Amino acid sequence: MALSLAIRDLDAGYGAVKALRGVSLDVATGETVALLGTNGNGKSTLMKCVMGLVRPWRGSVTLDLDGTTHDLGKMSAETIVDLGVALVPEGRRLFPRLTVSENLMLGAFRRAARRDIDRNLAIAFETFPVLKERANQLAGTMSGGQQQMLAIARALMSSPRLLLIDEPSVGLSPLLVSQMITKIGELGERFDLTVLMAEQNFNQAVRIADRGYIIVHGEIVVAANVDELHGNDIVKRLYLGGAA
Ligand SMILES: Nc1ncnc2c1ncn2[C@@H]1O[C@H](COP(=O)(O)OP(=O)(O)OP(=O)(O)O)[C@@H](O)[C@H]1O
Repeated sequence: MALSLAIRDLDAGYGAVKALRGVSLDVATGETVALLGTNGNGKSTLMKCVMGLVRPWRGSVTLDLDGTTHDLGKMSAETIVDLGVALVPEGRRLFPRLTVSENLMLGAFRRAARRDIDRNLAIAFETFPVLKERANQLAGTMSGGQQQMLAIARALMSSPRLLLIDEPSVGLSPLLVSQMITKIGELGERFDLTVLMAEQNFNQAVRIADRGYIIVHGEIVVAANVDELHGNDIVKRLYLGGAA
């Protein structure tokens, strides 16, 4: 299955707030792409535009699947899920008073995904064994790291081809961040997933990414392979001590 996400000249925002300014970004089959930036620079807004939750003001968001182009900027989130796109939202957005199993089932709410429940549940439990052990525990009583695992596993329940992960490191200790990022890297490889991950943690994100985009005040200021990012002057200024 050939897949490519193409964002072109995208402006979007909220009321008077323009959160994205002329953003262009590509993700191709099998890639793990990092969208890097600190708080409030537009990462979540970009993820929401791909998911049909925020509408483009200008420009386009398209997904090409085996030669057929879909205009995500005009589609509902439900239809976008059906195309094989899933979002792990910032802050997990779990149902704290439902069990781990019940949260997972909510990820399989589309008809197509219901057929694959057993297979996807097996993948989720194999990837995150603690979720199997705690299947009947209330999600809200789990640790931050476990909740992040559950949020990712819930997204996997919809059989995605393109997984959008918004700031998986938020609220986790450095050790857990490292483990979580490693897990996401493994997921991409093992299940042939294409991944777009928004992260503040540059050093962790580039461990698993093929390419990265740096977003500042809603604009992409650097787009490069991970090898090139390390030597980039803007990256050095933003992440290695200079003023942001
Ligand atoms: N619902 C909203 N209403 C109004 N402004 C918003 C809303 N959501 C985000 N913004 C603004 O849009 C800009 C980009 O926010 P966005 O959440 O996309 O950034 P981010 O890089 O994901 O940061 P964070 O990690 O804090 O979510 C910010 O100025 C933010 O205040």
